[in-house]
Amino acid sequence: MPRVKIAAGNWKMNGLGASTAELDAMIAGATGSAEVVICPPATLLASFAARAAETGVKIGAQDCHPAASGAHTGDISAEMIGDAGGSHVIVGHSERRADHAEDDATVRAKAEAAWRAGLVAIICVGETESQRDAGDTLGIVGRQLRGSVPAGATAANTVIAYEPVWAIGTGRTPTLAEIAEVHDFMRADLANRFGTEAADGIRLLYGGSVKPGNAAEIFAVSNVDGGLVGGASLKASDFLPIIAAAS
Ligand SMILES: O=C[C@H](O)COP(=O)(O)O
Repeated sequence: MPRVKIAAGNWKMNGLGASTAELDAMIAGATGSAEVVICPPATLLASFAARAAETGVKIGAQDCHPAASGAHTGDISAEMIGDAGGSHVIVGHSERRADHAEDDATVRAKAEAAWRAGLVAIICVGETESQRDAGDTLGIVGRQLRGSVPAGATAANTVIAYEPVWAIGTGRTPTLAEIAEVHDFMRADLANRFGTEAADGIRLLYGGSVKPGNAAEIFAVSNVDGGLVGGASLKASDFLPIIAAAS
């Protein structure tokens, strides 16, 4: 079955109440076949989810704690995300891995928490520039995939995002051939672990300096099922063409 492409926006630590106008414009303009997921900061999760309810646009969070509740100041649980109206949660973003020392075991626990709460986990992997320069890209991505993606991953509960760390927010992207190499490798690695049928359904997103000008060519690459977009997902004028490219 063909995989429906996803245009996912990760707003990171951006967005205030006034940003609702951008969400409204995205909802109004997202008329294509792509699945659209917008992940605002936690402060906007409930209001965005209420606004996007009954539309085709889904709302996600950017992180969750592995536990359902408890003494974890500043954290939010997957259950809270679901309660706020979110359907997705990003886990293992490289900024979380770097800023909060999250390792693969932590990311795996967070993905399991997402499933426990009925959310789709968007699990991120990707190499640093020095790892790529050392020729270790596939080794790193393979290790992160095996360590971060729990047993039981399916097309319904998991999306995987390949985000080369050196491409995030830099305006630099891998060549299309380099993206294809990693995405083909990820598909094969998932097939080894979960079987071809399950692996074939799991959407594999590319993330890192996706813009209106390069989205179509990136989304046409083998085994690229859409994008996880940072900076260019903040404004409807940038994100709508990317959504269109995924449609
Ligand atoms: O989660 C999104 C990525 O980190 C990509 O960010 P960017 O599109 O600003 O490069």
